[in-house]
Amino acid sequence: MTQPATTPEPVTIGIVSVSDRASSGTYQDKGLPALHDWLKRALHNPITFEPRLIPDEQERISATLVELAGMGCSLILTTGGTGPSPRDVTPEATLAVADKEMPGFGEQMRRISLHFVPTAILSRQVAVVRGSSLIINLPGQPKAIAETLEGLKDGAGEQLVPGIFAAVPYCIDLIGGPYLQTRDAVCKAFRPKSAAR
Ligand SMILES: Nc1ncnc2c1ncn2[C@@H]1O[C@H](COP(=O)(O)OP(=O)(O)OP(=O)(O)O)[C@@H](O)[C@H]1O
Ligand SMILES: Nc1nc2c(c(=O)[nH]1)N[C@H]1C(S)=C(S)[C@@H](COP(=O)(O)O)O[C@H]1N2
Repeated sequence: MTQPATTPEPVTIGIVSVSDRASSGTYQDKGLPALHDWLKRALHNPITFEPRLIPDEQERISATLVELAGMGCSLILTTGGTGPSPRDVTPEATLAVADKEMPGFGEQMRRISLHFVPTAILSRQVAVVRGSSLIINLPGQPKAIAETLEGLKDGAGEQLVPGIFAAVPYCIDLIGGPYLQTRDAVCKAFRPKSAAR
């Protein structure tokens, strides 16, 4: 297990599960536990989680993202509602509250996901910056959370396709958030040498 280079700073992270059926109790939500568990595994930083379980309603999703960004979440991860069906509106709700689009995250997630399912191209997931928050959409399948964040490894743990989380700590540095430190066995963060502490 890698040790953190410096004492890890605390971070507040919003986790948002967007699902009509999970939010109405038709099935048990697996999105929030999957996000929570992956982030606890990946980061040395002490995390305050702000969890939200909401239906696929555009206004509600945008309002939740605005609330979480306003209360100081450096990172907000959503899961669900990225597909083509009429109720899938998470990307629209996310773009509606964006200061800047970060298209590389969506591109890389679809690239990674194609190694797992041919329907990866059906996910319209986006990432944006709002103020000093990075907001990233993940697909709704609970297993897609680790797949996209962590990427693809071979049987020996060697990274074949980098997960998107490798770029998240430096992005958060650049927008003025805390210095995130990852556990290399889960996700090796990349920063330019000049930015590493
Ligand atoms: N929060 C969740 N908890 C558990 N399983 C989920 C969750 N979200 C999605 N899934 C699973 O992944 C599948 C695809 O997710 P998708 O977001 O397309 O759901 P959906 O068909 O739009 O329905 P809903 O919004 O009611 O979850 C679902 O059919 C379900 O099996
Ligand atoms: N890594 C990964 N990406 C994935 C999937 C998956 O199982 N794993 N499912 C795909 C499918 S079937 C769909 S329809 C889209 C959109 O899913 P969402 O509407 O649940 O967000 O994500 C795609 N991306």
